[in-house]
Amino acid sequence: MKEYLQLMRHVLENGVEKTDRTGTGTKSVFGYQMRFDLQQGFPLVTTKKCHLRSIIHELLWFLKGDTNIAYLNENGVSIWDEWATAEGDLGPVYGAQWRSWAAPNGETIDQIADVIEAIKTQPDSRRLIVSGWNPAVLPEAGKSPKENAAAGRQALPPCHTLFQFNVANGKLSCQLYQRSADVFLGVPFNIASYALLTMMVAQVCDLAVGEFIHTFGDAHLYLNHLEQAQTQLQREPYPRPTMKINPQVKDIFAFSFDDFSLENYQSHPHIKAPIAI
Ligand SMILES: Nc1nc(=O)c2c([nH]1)NC[C@@H]1CN(c3ccc(C(=O)N[C@@H](CCC(=O)O)C(=O)O)cc3)CN21
Ligand SMILES: O=c1ccn([C@H]2C[C@H](O)[C@@H](COP(=O)(O)O)O2)c(=O)[nH]1
Repeated sequence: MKEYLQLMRHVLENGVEKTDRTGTGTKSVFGYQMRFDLQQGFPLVTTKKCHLRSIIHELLWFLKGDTNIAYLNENGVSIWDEWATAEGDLGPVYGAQWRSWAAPNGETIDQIADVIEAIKTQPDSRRLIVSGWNPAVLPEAGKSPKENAAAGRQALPPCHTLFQFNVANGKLSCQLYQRSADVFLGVPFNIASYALLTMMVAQVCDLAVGEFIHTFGDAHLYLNHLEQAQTQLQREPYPRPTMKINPQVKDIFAFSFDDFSLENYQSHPHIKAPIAI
């Protein structure tokens, strides 16, 4: 995972200091891209131990169309707690936009089901896109994430904003546009999550895996993560682990946690960092 360390080094060396919504302050660059060949192993960061359990449950939760943290909490995942209302609601975040985008005629659009059908029937299409960015439900400025969620708006606007699939030579690739990226805490989750999603979609479409391409808008290191980033840069990455997915599953909505197993994950110890809210 030298690609990830290169991003970190790039932000440390070229980042500009900016104030931000959370009041923490960041070093930030605008525009960056990484590519991961998914045939060369699973791109999970090895220079700190990453909690894959949280990543898998979060992805299954998105795919269920769920936007309440109850499912995550039942499975011991607390990464979304700080933004949810007392009832656990986050407003119409990823799950809602992916599975039930509100159409003007009152119907809802299942972008995931539609994109899979399109990959199967029109693999040459250049329109294989899923968007989480829905201006009608963006949070209102000046309100906290919890206040927005309580008012039926998104607690946070989607960070992983839009993704596009592409089929070439029987291989499925995916490119993500991430408008805002917390390089130390969020990005290791985002890389693994989209790599896994690409593998799952490839399996249900009977395609081999190609690349995951990760394109960034504002990629930043929070000022209270700089020491942790330096620690990680002194570590030597290990070879990528392997992700095994139960090959029987042919329906994107039928995966469960036990269908995934990560093999040969060798990593350096976990590094703690405070999350900016
Ligand atoms: N500032 C910020 N960064 C993010 O990455 C982020 C947000 N906010 N808000 C919405 C979601 C929530 N995400 C999160 C939230 C917490 C962790 C976190 O605390 N990770 C720890 C513990 C992992 C665990 O409990 O499984 C880590 O060391 O990776 C990671 C991603 C990603 N997103
Ligand atoms: O999947 C995610 C979700 C969130 N983030 C980070 C990026 C930013 O640091 C914050 C969101 O704050 P905004 O002010 O809305 O940009 O969360 C991430 O890296 N990955």
